[in-house]
Amino acid sequence: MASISEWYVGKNVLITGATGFMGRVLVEKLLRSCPDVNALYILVRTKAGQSMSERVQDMMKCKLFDRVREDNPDFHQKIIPISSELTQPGLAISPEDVQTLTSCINIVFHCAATIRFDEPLKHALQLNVIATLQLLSLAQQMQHLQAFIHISTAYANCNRRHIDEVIYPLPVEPKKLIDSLEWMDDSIVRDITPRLIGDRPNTYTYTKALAECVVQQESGKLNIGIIRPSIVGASWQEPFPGWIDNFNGPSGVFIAAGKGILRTMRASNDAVADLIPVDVVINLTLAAGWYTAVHRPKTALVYNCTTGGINPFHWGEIEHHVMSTFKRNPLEQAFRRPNANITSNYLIYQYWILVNLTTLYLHDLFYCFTIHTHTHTHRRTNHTSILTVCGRNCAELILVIFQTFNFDVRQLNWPEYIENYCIGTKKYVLNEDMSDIPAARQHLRKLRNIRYTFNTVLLVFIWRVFIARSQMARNIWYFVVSLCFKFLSYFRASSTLT
Ligand SMILES: CCCCCCCCCCCCCCCCCCCC(=O)SCCNC(=O)CCNC(=O)[C@H](O)C(C)(C)COP(=O)(O)OP(=O)(O)OC[C@H]1O[C@@H](n2cnc3c(N)ncnc32)[C@H](O)[C@@H]1OP(=O)(O)O
Ligand SMILES: NC(=O)C1=CN([C@@H]2O[C@H](COP(=O)(O)OP(=O)(O)OC[C@H]3O[C@@H](n4cnc5c(N)ncnc54)[C@H](OP(=O)(O)O)[C@@H]3O)[C@@H](O)[C@H]2O)C=CC1
Repeated sequence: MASISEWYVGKNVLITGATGFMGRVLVEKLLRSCPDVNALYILVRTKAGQSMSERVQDMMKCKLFDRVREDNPDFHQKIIPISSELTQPGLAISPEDVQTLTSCINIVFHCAATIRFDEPLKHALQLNVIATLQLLSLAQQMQHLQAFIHISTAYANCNRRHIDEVIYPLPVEPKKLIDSLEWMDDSIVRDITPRLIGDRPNTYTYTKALAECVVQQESGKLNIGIIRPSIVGASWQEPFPGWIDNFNGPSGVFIAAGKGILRTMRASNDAVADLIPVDVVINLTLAAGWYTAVHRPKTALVYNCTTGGINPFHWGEIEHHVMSTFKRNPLEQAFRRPNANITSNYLIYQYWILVNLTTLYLHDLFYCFTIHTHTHTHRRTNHTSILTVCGRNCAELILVIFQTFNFDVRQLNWPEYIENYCIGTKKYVLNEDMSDIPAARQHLRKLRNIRYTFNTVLLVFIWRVFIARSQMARNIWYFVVSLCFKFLSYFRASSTLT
């Protein structure tokens, strides 16, 4: 049997969502570990005033591609951008491009999605479900297609306590839902959204579950694999440790805590965090693509790609390592010293919110409203991983995989991973230089001195107010002061004697 890299030799790969976090890592890994892949066709839209080619050029300049660039400076020749807006009919792909794709593509990786939790249902449905349907329809026309890999999420079924590697049916027929929502006014859709999503927390998880169902229903003769990653974090090993380029999921939380803006979160310290490094997800995705193409399973194979079941790590432990890393490697211009904590106690949480909001307002007052960074940080995040996600297919695949596509998370050393993750947010998300760390440490010392001074002034102020009103407090105050004087004179006397 051919190895994974060998299988990709000469293959034409179609990728949606290639400009996103996971898509970029997928493109990089394919180019680096499967250098003889024929071409990567990537569906890209114009965005924020940038044309498709400008976006792709920018993407290839990214530091993520440094290793590939070193190995093959002409790697860009393998990337073929195809103009596409996934929310449009026919994915807005030109007839010529459809012709090209249907005649040459061997494997499809469908990564594109809206991952916003608060997306209006109609839009989430359009992108996460209808676009998936359209892509499947295009895939059905592909003459040489050997595998279709759909990226889902482990939280598509987060309303269940135990999640197996199967596609769970939904109470609603996805196509009927699409037809009904099409004619409905946005305000009506907004009103019925809570009823539709039921016990799922948001439109994201709901539409990802619908997408799984349509992938199953519309698979026809396609060989399908579904990857369900949990919370995707920075890279563990590849192309280098700590690669991260966005504020999604925990990354924004780490940064807010490192900057000293986020001081408390309501969550359970003992809940399993279920982070999964992005390179692990991508290695599994590529391995699943190869396995699906070679073994042609009769029904879609689902891979739960998580760490909680085999190498669990808890939010409390993450808090400890995040704080410790940012104290040793501070972020530049921190607002306060990093000192965040997770609590499940409502009253303690509310107390810290009050204290921290007061500090924020004082700070804003002090800087005359020049700092605008601390919205969103006290959103209640009661994310507790209470799911059991079963990953047998993943474990079986590990047995047949080689070092180049490592996704065996049993070897993951969490403290080291979290340290690299935090440093990754500093270097690649915030673009901060590691050589500035001494200055950042100096800044933290300054903040600590400000805090000590502020606390002392506050204490003295409170005492003064108190003393002015109570005889007993005055007596205590004089007693403490005279005790201090006695100690001082004792030490002075003993030092003159020796
Ligand atoms: C206490 C010490 C630390 C201890 C560690 C504890 C860590 C706990 C971490 C818990 C994290 C739990 C994460 C759970 C994840 C569940 C798993 C699901 C995984 C997946 O399958 S999908 C990936 C996850 N998806 C996301 O993370 C997307 C989340 N984002 C959103 O849903 C919305 O953007 C959000 C946050 C609701 C904000 O919406 P809104 O208020 O409407 O604001 P805007 O979107 O308009 O944005 C305003 C402004 O901010 C910028 N912004 C917003 N989000 C991002 C982002 N992710 N990255 C960068 N910038 C962002 C946006 O561009 C706007 O800027 P402008 O300049 O344009 O105004
Ligand atoms: N990140 C995570 O923690 C997890 C992610 N997942 C899944 O992994 C996949 C990738 O997620 P991730 O990389 O983090 O997400 P990103 O938001 O980083 O990337 C999303 C991609 O989808 C593309 N896209 C969005 N809307 C459109 C559109 N209308 N037309 C064309 N392309 C579009 C984006 O293109 P553009 O650059 O033009 O916006 C981008 O390339 C998703 O399916 C997600 O559900 C699953 C579990 C966890």
